[in-house]
Amino acid sequence: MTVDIDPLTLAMAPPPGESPQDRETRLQNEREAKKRSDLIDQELSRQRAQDKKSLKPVKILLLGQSESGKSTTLKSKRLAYHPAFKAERSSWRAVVHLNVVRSVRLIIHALTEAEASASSPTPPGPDDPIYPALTPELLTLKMRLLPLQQVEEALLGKLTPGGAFKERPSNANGTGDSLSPLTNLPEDRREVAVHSAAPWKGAFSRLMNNVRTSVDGPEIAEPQDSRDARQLLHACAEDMVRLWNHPIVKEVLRVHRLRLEDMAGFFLDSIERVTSLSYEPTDGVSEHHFSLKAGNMVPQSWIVYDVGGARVPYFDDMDAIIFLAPLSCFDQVLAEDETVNRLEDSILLWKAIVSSPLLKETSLILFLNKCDILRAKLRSGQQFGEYVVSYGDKPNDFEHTSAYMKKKFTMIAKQHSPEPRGFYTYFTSVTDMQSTADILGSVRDMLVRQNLSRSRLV
Ligand SMILES: Nc1nc2c(ncn2[C@@H]2O[C@H](COP(=O)(O)OP(=O)(O)OP(=O)(O)O)[C@@H](O)[C@H]2O)c(=O)[nH]1
Repeated sequence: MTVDIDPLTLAMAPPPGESPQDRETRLQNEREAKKRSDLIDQELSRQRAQDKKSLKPVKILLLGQSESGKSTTLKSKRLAYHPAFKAERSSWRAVVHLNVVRSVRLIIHALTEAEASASSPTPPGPDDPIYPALTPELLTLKMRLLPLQQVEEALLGKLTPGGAFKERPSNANGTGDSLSPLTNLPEDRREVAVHSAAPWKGAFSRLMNNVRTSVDGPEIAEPQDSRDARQLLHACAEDMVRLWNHPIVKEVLRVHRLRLEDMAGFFLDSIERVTSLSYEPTDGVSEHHFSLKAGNMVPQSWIVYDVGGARVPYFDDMDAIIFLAPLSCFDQVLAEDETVNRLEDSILLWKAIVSSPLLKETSLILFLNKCDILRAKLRSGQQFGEYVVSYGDKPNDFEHTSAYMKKKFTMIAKQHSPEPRGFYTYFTSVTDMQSTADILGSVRDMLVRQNLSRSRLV
C-alpha cells in the first residue's frame, strides 16, 4: 500500500521520538518565527502604502521638431492608447469646436449691431461706426446659424464641471444676440482658449479633473450631447465658411474693430477640417496619463505632455524633457523653409530648450532618433559630411556620425544650460516599439531614483 504524503507535510512533521519538552521548544520556536514573519509582512505593507503616497507621477515634456517621432514614442508597446487618451482627444476637440462657435457668435453679434445701426432713426454721430448695409442673403445666413448657440452651451457643459456657466446672459428672445464681445466675458469663460500657454493650462486642468482615469479605468464614451454638437457643427460648416468669407462680414468686423484672427483659438480658416465628422485634433498641448509597473514595484504614474510643433513651451514642475532629434534628416530641408536643413533646425530648437530659464531644473533626456534610417542612408552611400560640413571627411558610418552628433548635442546642453542638470542620451529607433518601451523603462527607473534621492528617501 502507498501513502500519499506531500513533501511539505513531511518536512513540517515532528521528528520521530520527540519528547514533550522538545515538542514545547519546537512549538515555541515556530510561534516566534511566525511572529517575526507577520511583523515583516506588516512592515512591507506599511512601506508599500507609504511608497504609494510618496511616488508622485513622473511628469515628462515630450519635445522635438515636427515628424521627429513624438507620437510614435507615445505609441510604444506599453504606452499604447488607452481610454484616458481617447477622452483627452475628445475634450480637445470640444475646445476647438467651442472656439469656432464662439467666433461665429461674435460675428453674429457684430452683424446685429450693424443691423441696429442701419434701422436706427437717428443719424450716426461723428464718432459712431459706419457699417455697410447687410444683404438679405447675409441676414438669412445669420438666422440659419443661430442654433449654434446651443452647441456652445453643450460644449461648455462638457468642458466645465457642474454646468458652471448655465446662467449666461441672453436677450429676451433667447438668441444670445445681446452677448458682449469676448473681451467683456467673465474671466473664466475666456479661459477656454487655444494657442496660448496660460489659458491652456487652465482649460486642461479643468478637463483633467473631469476625465482623468487610470490605465485600468473605464472607457469614457463621448456623451450624446457632445456627439449632437458635432453633427450640428458639421451641418452648419458650409454656412460658417460663407459667413466668414463674406466681404460684407469682413467690412463689418473691420468697422467693429474685431480682429478674430488675432484671438486665441482662431480656427475660422479651418472650419471644414475641424468640423468634419472624422476630425481628430492634433494641434496644441495634449496630456497623456498612464501608469507603468515593473516587477513588484508600486505602479508609477506618468504624465507626458506633447506640445506639438517646434515651440519652447512654458511649463514648470516637470521631471524631465524627452527631446527627439531625428539624426536621419541630415540631408533634408524644412518644408516651410527650404533654406534650412532639418538637422540644423533640430539643433537650434535643442539650444533654445536647454537655454530656457523656465526649464532649467528639468532633466534632459535626448533621444537621437531614427537611427535605423540613418544607418540605411549611410549604407546606401549618402555622404554625411556633404550636408554637415563641420563633420569633414571622417568615416561615413553609423558609429562615427552618431557619436559626432551625440557630442554636438551634449556640448550644447553643457554650455547652454543655465544650471547643471541631469542629462542622458539614447540612440533610438522609436518605431521599434519593444526597444522604445525598454528605454522608457530605464528612463522611468532613473527618474524614480532621482525623485527618491531628491526627497532623501535613499
Ligand atoms: N524608421 C523610423 N521611422 C520613424 C522613427 N521615428 C518616427 N518615425 C516615423 O516618422 C514619422 C513621424 O513620426 P511622428 O511620431 O508622427 O512624429 P511627431 O514628432 O509626432 O510629428 P508631429 O506630429 O508633426 O509633431 C512617422 O511616419 C513615424 O513612423 C524611427 O525611429 N524610425
